[in-house]
Amino acid sequence: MEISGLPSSIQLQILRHLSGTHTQPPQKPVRLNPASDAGHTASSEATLTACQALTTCGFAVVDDFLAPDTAGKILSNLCKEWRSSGKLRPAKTGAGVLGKTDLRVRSDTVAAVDLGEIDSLLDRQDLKYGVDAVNGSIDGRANHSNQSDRPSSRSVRDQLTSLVHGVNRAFSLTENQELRSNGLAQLGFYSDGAMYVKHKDASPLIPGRLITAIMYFTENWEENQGGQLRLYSDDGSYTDIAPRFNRLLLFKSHLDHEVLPTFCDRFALTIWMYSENADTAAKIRLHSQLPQNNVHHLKELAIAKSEKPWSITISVASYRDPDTHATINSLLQNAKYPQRLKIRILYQDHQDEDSQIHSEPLIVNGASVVSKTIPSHSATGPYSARRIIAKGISIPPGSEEAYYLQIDSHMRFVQDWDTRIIGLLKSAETVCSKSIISFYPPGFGDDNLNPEGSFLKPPGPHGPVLMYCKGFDADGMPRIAGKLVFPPPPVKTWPDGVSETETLIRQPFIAAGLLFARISVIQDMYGISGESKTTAQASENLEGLFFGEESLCSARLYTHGWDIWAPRDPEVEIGFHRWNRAYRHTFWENCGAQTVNDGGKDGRDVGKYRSQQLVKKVLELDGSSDVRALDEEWGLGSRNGLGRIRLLADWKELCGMS
Ligand SMILES: O=C(O)CCC(=O)C(=O)O
Ligand SMILES: [Fe+2]
Repeated sequence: MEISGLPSSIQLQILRHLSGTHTQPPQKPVRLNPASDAGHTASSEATLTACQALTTCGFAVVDDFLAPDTAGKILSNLCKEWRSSGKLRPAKTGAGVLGKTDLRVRSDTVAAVDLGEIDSLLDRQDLKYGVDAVNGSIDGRANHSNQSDRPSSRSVRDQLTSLVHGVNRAFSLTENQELRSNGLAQLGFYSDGAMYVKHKDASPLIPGRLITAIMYFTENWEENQGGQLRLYSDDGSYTDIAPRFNRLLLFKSHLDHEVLPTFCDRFALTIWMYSENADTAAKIRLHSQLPQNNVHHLKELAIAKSEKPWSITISVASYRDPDTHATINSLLQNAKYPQRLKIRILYQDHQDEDSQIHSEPLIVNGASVVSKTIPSHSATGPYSARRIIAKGISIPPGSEEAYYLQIDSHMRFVQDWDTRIIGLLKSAETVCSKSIISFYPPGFGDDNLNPEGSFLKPPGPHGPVLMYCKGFDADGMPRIAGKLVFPPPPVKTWPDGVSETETLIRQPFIAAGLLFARISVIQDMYGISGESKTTAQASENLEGLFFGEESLCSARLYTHGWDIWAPRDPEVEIGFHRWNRAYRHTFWENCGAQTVNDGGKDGRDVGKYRSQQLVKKVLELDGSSDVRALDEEWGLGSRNGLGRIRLLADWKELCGMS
């Protein structure tokens, strides 16, 4: 029987099966942004680095690959022009005469473009989408009329030719092994849900196809528009590559990949590099030229230059806690991008007794780590410690990619917790732009720590844990408890109109020991910016406060318009918390009895009493006559750190406190 007589999905499976085994699993993505000056074409140095990365990692991404003018002209004079003039045809699966259209396999439209023709198309100025319009829309800036200020663009064919040379050099291919382009590119267009199922570009029908190079021309791509190229490694894990404008993606053509359903106008120009020489194929699949430590270096170098580097500032308040460094090492070792972490530690240690407790060295992994130590006897509780750290954080201008993570000093984290928690936040932000991911993390105990200190995570299910107010303690402080709800409850809409999603469940409270949001959250939570004077005044360090912290912060955040979310799916894990306190000291040892509510005997208890009074006042829990005196004494404004976007009464209703 002929393979072409079979349904194409079966053909694909057979081709996939026949096209061989992988000997080298691809590693993490390597992204390069070579063009420090946005006006330039990717530097040849950066492209060579990408080729190196391709050899060891299986793929690499170069942003701003072409000069902006060139990329803009490809979009207008080629992509849009060919699309509107009907030159793109439904793509076929299978090569040559075996090719047929099957929309269940791929629903893009394509055309072959001669590489030589591309350059001549770019010179034409008379097309409907003129270069002026493109300069305005693509890079969001006004058109520069003085084109001579700009670096001259290289011919696209030249640039692709040197890319092929770069790949040949990176794989150390001898003259008769060299890869070549066939002089053609494939222009592909995806929109209206178009996709391409998992496949390999190299198949028994096209065995000489060894490297795929794709340039993307999607204008203003956003994540919710889909169309990512999902590239698989041997173990079935994958990386999604965004089809961003003027991005080049290189990958080994024997790797499985698919195009996810696309809901935007996604154009891509692909060239393949071929060699019929069997040694070339073997070299490309097997190649790992750099020793492991250099690969690591290459990755760091590449990632550090990536297009939009986000950062996470992490607040760790530690009170005489010997688990602090194990916690931070767990963060550093499990982050996908440790070099994007800015760790800020406040140690509150006993000068004599604690000299050895942080002897475990930090495995910094390229992160920035800054610490400060205060004597433990002057520690006044986690709220004040976290506020001291927050006051030292400068919020960078244009900081939409800067995040804040607040954790306790006795936790462990899962692999890639950083990209996972960003993913959760971004999904919450589709509901509310001021979103916070915060929840009680599952607990671990001594049983989960091996003798040499390594961590074995406890079995699930772990969540979701819903937080609620279970009543008030003898000091009149609200007490918050967590309740595991498994299986997760159905999606609901809350009385204030906020609707949950399939993936996220809403919480009325923050969990102070695991909180993640855009960095601007600290302004509203701790009142540390000049934005609102009353907030700043109200936000004293609230010494002695323990119970009450989460209610106070939650009420402030709610009234400033923030919503708090936890993952609904119990399989979604970020970290684990050591609830048992027996192994460490706590700041309470400084504070006297926990239930002092009569003004206290020494200064610190007085501080705690005042803090509790303040919380009661802010939350309107107590009509006692102290309140007015307190108002004057503290010089509080009328809002006590609350925002004006939503009502305190509505928050109290949500959390059953009214
Ligand atoms: O456009 C892309 O990102 C990839 C398309 C693809 O996989 C192909 O045409 O073989
Ligand atoms: Fe492909």
